[in-house]
Amino acid sequence: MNAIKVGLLGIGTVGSGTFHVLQRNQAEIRGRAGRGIEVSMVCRRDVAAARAVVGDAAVVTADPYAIINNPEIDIVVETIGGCGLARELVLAAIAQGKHVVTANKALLAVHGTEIFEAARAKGVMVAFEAAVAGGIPIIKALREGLTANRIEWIAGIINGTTNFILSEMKAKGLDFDVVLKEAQRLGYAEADPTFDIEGVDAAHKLTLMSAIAFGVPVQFDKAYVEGITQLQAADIRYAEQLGYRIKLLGHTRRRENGIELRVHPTLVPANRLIANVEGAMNAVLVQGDAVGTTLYYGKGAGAEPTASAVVADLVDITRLATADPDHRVPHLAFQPDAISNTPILPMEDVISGYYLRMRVADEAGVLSRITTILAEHDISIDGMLQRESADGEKQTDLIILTHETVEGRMNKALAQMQGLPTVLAPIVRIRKEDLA
Ligand SMILES: NC(=O)c1ccc[n+]([C@@H]2O[C@H](COP(=O)([O-])OP(=O)(O)OC[C@H]3O[C@@H](n4cnc5c(N)ncnc54)[C@H](O)[C@@H]3O)[C@@H](O)[C@H]2O)c1
Ligand SMILES: N[C@@H](CCO)C(=O)O
Ligand code: NA
Repeated sequence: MNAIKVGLLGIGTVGSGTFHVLQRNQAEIRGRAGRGIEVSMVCRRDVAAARAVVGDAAVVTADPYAIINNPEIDIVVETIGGCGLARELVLAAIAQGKHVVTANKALLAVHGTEIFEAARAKGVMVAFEAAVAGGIPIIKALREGLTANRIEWIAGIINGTTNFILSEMKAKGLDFDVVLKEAQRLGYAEADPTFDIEGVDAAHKLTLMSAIAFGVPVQFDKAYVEGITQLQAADIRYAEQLGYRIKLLGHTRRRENGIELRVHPTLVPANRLIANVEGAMNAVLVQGDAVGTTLYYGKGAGAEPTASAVVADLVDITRLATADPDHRVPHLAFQPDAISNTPILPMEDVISGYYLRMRVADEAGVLSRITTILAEHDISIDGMLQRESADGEKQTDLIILTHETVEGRMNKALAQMQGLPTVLAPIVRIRKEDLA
């Protein structure tokens, strides 16, 4: 059979990686897919740069529509990024009856409902393994490997840049700003790292996993997103003393009244495997009622790790291209008529443990006033640490760990504690998960 023909929209890091992996492993890929997969056209505004990557092996163009409107192209790979042009091009490719592979989590987390509906109506596939945790086959695991399960929760380190920063802050005792500069110098963080450090990139990925796990639409606008920019070296140190690591965790969980969907710095017990994921690596924990807890670990970014996922999607599409659309794996794991409207819970209704750090006056009665407020809100204390104050010092750091409680209740208790004259600075609050 003739090779299936692929057009690459954008040939930067991921696009180049995809081209090289397809070239290098073509024999294996043909053996698995049943036919060859060939990049026949690539698009990049800088045509000479694209030519430098593909040589004479593919036609190079600066016009994306030269690919989208080419009847010989079967699959379009979108690795341009962003939500504007990429959305337009993906919808245009679908309208032309082409299957789409994309690494673009921002696009799907925000416009997924529109894009998946357009693909369903046209009977084409939109595959996005590369969009979540790069080379780790987590979409495959959730959509196919775990279909027997009622998924209970997912917790993941799904942004390499921030995990690198947190690892360095812990190892070297440095503050956030210092390590960010280092991450940029090493090329881990982008020149504009906002989406990474503010938690947005992780929330895009979590939104996609949550939709697939629980059979709900992609709803990035309902996600709670908090990054690591406010995190202080002192909290990483205190957490360590209490037996915890702080990770930027994406967490989605089924509750009786809805689904939690949240990204924020989180204390995780230091003896959990996921707490020991260091540097730019990614890891995702999935809890299913039948399988128990499973853990997926690997590279969430980089040219070839991400290309590994793009090419796997190309193989899947090649295998299924001639199948009746109803016999393919549904985009969001559940059939479109089985997608539910279970609500995403507001943060006030989320249940979590907490780490609280307060700067307090070092005098009699302070601790008892604080514990009284917690008791009045039915919040149970799990552990405590008081920094030894140096001779003559009149204030100290008090750190309290609590058992699980509802966030709204914690907010009320925090407001009261903050109002105490003996609490001398804004209270630091970090959520805590046992992930058991
Ligand atoms: N880099 C990674 O490790 C990684 C991992 C997972 C997912 N992703 C996602 O993959 C996508 C691409 O990321 P990347 O790191 O390869 O980006 P990149 O900046 O290296 O590549 C983007 C490419 O698109 C081209 N491009 C931009 N606008 C264009 C236009 N109007 N017409 C033609 N070409 C245009 C650029 O010239 C460049 O070649 C993004 O959605 C990103 O979030 C990246
Ligand atoms: N900026 C992302 C790249 C992969 O999506 C990260 O740091 O993980
Ligand atoms: Na993946």
